[in-house]
Amino acid sequence: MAQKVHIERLKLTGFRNYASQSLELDARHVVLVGDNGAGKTNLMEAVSLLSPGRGMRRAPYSDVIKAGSEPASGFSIFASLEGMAGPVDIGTGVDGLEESGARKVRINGSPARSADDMLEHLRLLWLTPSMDGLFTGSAGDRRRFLDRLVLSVDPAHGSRALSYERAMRSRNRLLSEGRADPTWLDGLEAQMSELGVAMAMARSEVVRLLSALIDDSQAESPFPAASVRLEGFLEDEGLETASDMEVAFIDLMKHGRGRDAAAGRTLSGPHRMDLVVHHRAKAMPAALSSTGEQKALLIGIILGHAQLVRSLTGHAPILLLDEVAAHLDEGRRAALFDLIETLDCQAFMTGTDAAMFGSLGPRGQMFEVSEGRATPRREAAS
Ligand SMILES: Nc1ncnc2c1ncn2[C@@H]1O[C@H](COP(=O)(O)OP(=O)(O)OP(=O)(O)O)[C@@H](O)[C@H]1O
Repeated sequence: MAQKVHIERLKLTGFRNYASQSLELDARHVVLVGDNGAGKTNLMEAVSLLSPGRGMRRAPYSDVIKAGSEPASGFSIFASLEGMAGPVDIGTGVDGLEESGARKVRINGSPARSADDMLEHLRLLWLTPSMDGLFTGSAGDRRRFLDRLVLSVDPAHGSRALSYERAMRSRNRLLSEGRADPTWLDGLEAQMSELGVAMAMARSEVVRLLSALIDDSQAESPFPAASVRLEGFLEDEGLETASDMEVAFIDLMKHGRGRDAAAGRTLSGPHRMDLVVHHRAKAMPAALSSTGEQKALLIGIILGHAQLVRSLTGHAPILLLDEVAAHLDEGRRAALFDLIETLDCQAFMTGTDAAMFGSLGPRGQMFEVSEGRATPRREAAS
């Protein structure tokens, strides 16, 4: 049986309201308790930067560097963990504001080839209050959410999506400048179709596996089952294979050049896909569900996905659940704790009231957070 993936030591320097903070952790869940504005989410955000991208707040690095620090200083996050390939040290940060465009990543002391290398050691999934409007918000936010799910089972997805974006930006530029050499466009469109179809297929596969998993676990889960599907890219064409899809997408782009030139952007493609979620039992779009039901649906999706990551990689992801416990009644909260235990995930959870985590008992490691300091809480929550 593989060791549980978990962070054992975490050190933040110059990050948000943390001047310098070290935490010694064990394989239990990490509970961060404190008043509003204490620094609970900041600490979780630091953990989220142990994955590629801008972390769970998607903040520019200039925002996360501790305010009031010397202009030349940056921030750093260091974690020692029991990772997917054994013990590993991961460090990340920026040296100063002037360099805040590029985040450095070091693995076991050596510079990583790219931030994607962190995915060899841990997978992270998060649920934050800013995701509350996911079902009613923009398709772009849902795509980003979906892409993070895909990335956690398919590490190549990030660089594929980035290359697709780059090729699409070049195509848009060429078309709007009106100097589109057809041979150049042919080349860009061929590249876009190969990358775009691979991207769309990776998304479809994850949605398919997630749906199957939700089907299987529906009966035991205290969270309402969601039905998830994708729309917005070639879904009505009945195309079976990747090469059929590539041909169809090339055709779509070729015939859409005039329309896209007028619009100044590419109007069809996997960058327009949307994740459509329904509340199964109520046979109703998730966007029409109550706020509490939407939260519960999201929790169900994240837990289902955690199970998927575990079954595909052999290792459970680390979960970051910001302000989740407070939204659940006692029974669902206890069920959530039990589920993440069964999944063998290390979970970071926040709340303003220690009593909310009472049913976690000794399975939780609790820290009191106040003004950018986290201190272990000795007594068990009452
Ligand atoms: N770059 C920064 N430098 C210093 N302090 C910062 C920086 N960015 C944010 N903060 C401070 O961090 C605090 C917010 O911390 P955080 O979001 O972690 O709160 P929280 O404990 O999760 O609270 P809540 O329960 O309200 O969500 C605020 O006081 C904010 O001013």
